[in-house]
This record gives sequence, structure tokens and C-alpha cells, in this order.
Amino acid sequence: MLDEILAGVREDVARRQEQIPLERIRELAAAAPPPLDAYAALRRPGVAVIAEVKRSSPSRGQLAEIADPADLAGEYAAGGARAISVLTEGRYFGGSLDDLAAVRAAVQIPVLRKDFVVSSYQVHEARAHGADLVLLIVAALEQNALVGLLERIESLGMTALVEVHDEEEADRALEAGAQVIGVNARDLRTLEVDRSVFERIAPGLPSSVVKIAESGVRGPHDLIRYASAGADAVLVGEGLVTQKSPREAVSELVNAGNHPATPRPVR
Ligand SMILES: O=C(O)c1ccccc1NCC(=O)[C@H](O)[C@H](O)COP(=O)(O)O
Repeated sequence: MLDEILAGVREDVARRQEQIPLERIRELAAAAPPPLDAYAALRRPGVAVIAEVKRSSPSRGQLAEIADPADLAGEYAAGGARAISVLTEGRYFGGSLDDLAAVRAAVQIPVLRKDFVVSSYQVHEARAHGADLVLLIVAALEQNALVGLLERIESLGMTALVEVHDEEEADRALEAGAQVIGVNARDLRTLEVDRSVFERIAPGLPSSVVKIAESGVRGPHDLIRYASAGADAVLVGEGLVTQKSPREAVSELVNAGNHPATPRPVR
């Protein structure tokens, strides 16, 4: 699955780059308002909720229509989300860079460009459209590319969220200098979700690293399970976009994350 998605992404990036050359997208990135400090936002007390704008996915097909991503992001922020994740991949997730720009204009909290980033062109695009955080998936990148993209993200003042799914990938993320690591419970090759992956990997990460549990949060019980294993934050898509009130659904998670009985990460 991952290889198929990446092939489409490479074609789409090449097409966009023909329309807007690298030099121009760099200028647009440089002219964008400065990024917000996502690391600091995610380190604040309580388990942070990163709420995702997710229309569809390879594993679940169509999830929600989301005619107005800015409106949804506003609801998420009103519910207490600490950051918004915007899927910008078009073929499988129905997202776009326009979604990212619309969300950026609607909220004052950090915004993540969630995509399959394989070139520095996409990093400049992310900044030009207002991103504060950019996802890098270790399984999609050779080590040199991972290091180069992470440095590029940081050189533009943004934060890299480096995604891993096993111990070897976690070691690669740390070697690359990642300060924010997402452990995805979903295996991007088989699409299976296994929440115990976070419990296995998170304890081996240094306390200075922000630890994000990605995928599989369907309610407060999952957040509490991830918190017990040391999560600073959870990233939630399906469990929010399929709810009648995404604002209330976020708020329930935020309340669980702030509850005195919910375990705190050891720092
Ligand atoms: O969601 C998928 O099916 C998927 C398939 C292949 C690559 C990535 C995929 N999802 C991206 C994500 O990591 C999730 O959108 C994110 O972690 C939220 O997951 P969930 O709360 O389970 O929707």
C-alpha cells in the first residue's frame, strides 16, 4: 500500500513543480507568517489531542464529506485540540494544500501537514501554505533523505513529526535527530492497527522527545491506554470525523487527557 501511495505522490509532486517551480515556492514559503512552536505546545501538561481533517483512507474508504475543513478545524480548536492535522494527499485521502491553507487561516494553534513527504519541494509547499509541523514517515525514506528533510523542516522554523512503526525505525528517527516522534499503530504496509506497538516502543524513547500515539483512538479509553504507556499526545482521525459533534468528541478526549487520574509522561 505504502509503495503505491508513494508512486502517486511522486507523480503529483512532479506535476505541481511544473506549475510552480521550486524557486517560486521557496519565495512563497519565505513570505509566509512565521511558524508556531509545536514542540512547546505539545509539551504542555495533559495529554494533547491532535485532531485530524480526514475525508477518506485506504483502510476505511470514505469517512466523512468535510465540505468545509476550516469549519471543522474551528470546531476541533473550540473543543480544546492542541493542534490540527491536515491530510493533504489527494488520491487516497481526498485532501489538498487548499485544505491546509484554509485550516491555517481558521485556527491559531499549530497545524500539521500530514502527507507522504519525499522531497524538499513538499517541505517548502507546507510552509508556503502555513504549516508549523511536517510529517516524515521513516518507512518511506532512506536515512540520508530523512536527515536532509528533517534539517530542511527545521531550517524553515517548523517542527518535524517523525513517524515510526518498529524499534529499528525508532532508532533511525533518533539518529536523525527527531525531537517529536509519532508511533503509528497502523502498519502502513498491511493497514492493520495494533495499539500495543506504542506500548512497546515509547518506553525506549528519551524523555526529551515528544511522544505521539497515532491511529486507533476511538474514545477516551484508548487515550488513557496510550497515556499509561507514556503518550504526550494522541493523533485522532476516524474517531472524530465520524462523530455527530466533532467538537464534543475532541472535548471528551481533552477532558480525559487532563483528568488527574490519567497517567502523566515521566520527564
Ligand atoms: O488511515 C489509513 O488507512 C492509512 C493508510 C495508509 C497510510 C496512512 C494511513 N493513515 C494515516 C494515519 O496515520 C492516520 O490518518 C492517523 O494516524 C489517524 O488514524 P485514525 O485515528 O485511526 O483515523
